[in-house]
Amino acid sequence: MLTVNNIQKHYGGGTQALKNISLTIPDGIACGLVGPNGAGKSTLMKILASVIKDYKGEVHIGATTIDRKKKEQFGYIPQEICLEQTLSALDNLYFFGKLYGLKGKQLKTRASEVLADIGLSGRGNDKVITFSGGMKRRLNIGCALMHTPKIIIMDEPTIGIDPQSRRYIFQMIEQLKQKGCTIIYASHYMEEVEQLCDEVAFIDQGDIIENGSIEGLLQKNIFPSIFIKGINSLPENIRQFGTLENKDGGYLLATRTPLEAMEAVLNHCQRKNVQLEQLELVQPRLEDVFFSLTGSQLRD
Ligand SMILES: Nc1ncnc2c1ncn2[C@@H]1O[C@H](COP(=O)(O)OP(=O)(O)OP(=O)(O)O)[C@@H](O)[C@H]1O
Repeated sequence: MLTVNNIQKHYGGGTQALKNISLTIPDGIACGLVGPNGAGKSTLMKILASVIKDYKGEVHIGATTIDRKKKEQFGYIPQEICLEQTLSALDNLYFFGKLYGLKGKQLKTRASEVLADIGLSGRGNDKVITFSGGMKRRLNIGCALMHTPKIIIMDEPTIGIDPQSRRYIFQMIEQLKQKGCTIIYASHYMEEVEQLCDEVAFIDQGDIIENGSIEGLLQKNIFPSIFIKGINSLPENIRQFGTLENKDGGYLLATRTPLEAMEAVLNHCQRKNVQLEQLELVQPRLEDVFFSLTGSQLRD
């Protein structure tokens, strides 16, 4: 269990990047960190990874407070690509492996394993400068996995990459979870967090505004909706099912009882002989939860 207790971080010039963050992340899950630019996600990740050592509060792994001088407690994948471009993929992996104390046969074996995991087995001896953006991102991740960390922190690992690399990264995350690793995953892509993560923490202006299981947050914060198109005006008996808004030339009805509402729409159409263009159930998304909490879209 990773526990973050009352973390505060001030940068110079009066910027308070983190106000008072507390968070508990169970072992073996993927937790998404979601928030707009400047919310404080990278700062929190750097604190966890001991890249930033000057902060108030504490981070615990189980009952042990993390040692701010030791980076090897976590695998940290920074937002920026951090590779030596003129060296080969293997040499980059060796470099990071040595930083974490690996050597000899153990170093070589681990580098081959990691190279296979990131889908670059055939490219080990090629210089990084010849790699695509996605391949560099995968190698960037591989470097942070050389010491087989149990907690892996990924700061927006899929920015600007091709679909193949994205698929590899997703597969790797699934495999790491199966091996019992805990993943902390910052992203601007809500759909990635929905797909990959078990839990999510929304960060806004240096505070966690909500966190918990994705399913739980969806249920707690928003109702499903039905989308109705092809009726000019909705009768009162349908309006009373929930909250109505105009959308894409039709109506979006947020309701706790979507199936009953759909039945009422169909009955109305049958009675009035109206030909519906569209009637469908719209499942709530994480994006909607964020909007209901902050009143703004993540990528406004
Ligand atoms: N080295 C620094 N010196 C001063 N201020 C900083 C520094 N790094 C970050 N900040 C400020 O701290 C706040 C939080 O930044 P941070 O990078 O943690 O946000 P973020 O949520 O990761 O944003 P993004 O999604 O754009 O990466 C911002 O106001 C930012 O300008």
